[in-house]
Amino acid sequence: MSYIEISGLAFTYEDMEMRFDLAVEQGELLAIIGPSGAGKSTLLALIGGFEQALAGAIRIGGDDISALPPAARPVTTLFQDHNLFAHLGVAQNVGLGLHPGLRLSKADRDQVAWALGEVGLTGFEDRLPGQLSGGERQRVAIARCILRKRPVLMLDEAFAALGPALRREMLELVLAIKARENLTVLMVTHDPEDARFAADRTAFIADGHVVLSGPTADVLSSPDPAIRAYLGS
Ligand SMILES: Nc1ncnc2c1ncn2[C@@H]1O[C@H](COP(=O)(O)OP(=O)(O)OP(=O)(O)O)[C@@H](O)[C@H]1O
Repeated sequence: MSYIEISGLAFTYEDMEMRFDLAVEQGELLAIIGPSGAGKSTLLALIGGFEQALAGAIRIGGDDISALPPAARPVTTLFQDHNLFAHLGVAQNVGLGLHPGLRLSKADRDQVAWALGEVGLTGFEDRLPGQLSGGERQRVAIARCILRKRPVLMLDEAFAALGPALRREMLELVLAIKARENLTVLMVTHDPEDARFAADRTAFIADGHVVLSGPTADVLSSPDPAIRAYLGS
């Protein structure tokens, strides 16, 4: 049995019917690629509990989490829009991942310090988001995600707005944190290069279905016409 098992997970938007089947092993980074509108973000939203599936099951570590509210699921999601509060310092922005009310205990503050250390921002506690670079702001957002100590990290086009060098740096950071914390990572990306660089395996999604998933090099070199059309080669 795989660590994450998604079976017959169904969802409909107007006339678009989706049905996902996917298996992910513990500790791997799976890239999710596919054309615009294929259902990549919807799949992550279903796993995160932000959308409710019409049928099917999501098992993580053997437990069916399909009926759990988002906060009770063993997953955390990093979006492209990091939603930092401009008037709050870095440590406070990260602390929001623990308590919306910002009443942090000593243990909570230690946890924030740990998360900032993980993303290389120790010493930045009191800076405002406006005093940070784009990459540093995304590091703050990563810290806020990992603070929740969930075993599954999902990235939804998280680094799409960053240039190539910075994107590579962020992927390296994610890989380092994944290794240290033994995370399982699902990464939706528009760029097959991200998959090539960081992903053990890749799933190609089209028309609301997983067309193929397997080792990244195999998927990217597959003769499947939909994959060839998507890659333009
Ligand atoms: N809130 C919504 N209401 C109605 N339809 C939606 C909504 N969100 C997504 N859809 C539709 O569901 C389908 C899948 O969208 P989704 O955003 O999951 O695709 P995607 O593969 O992530 O696309 P992209 O790469 O462009 O982000 C699309 O046809 C889209 O138009």
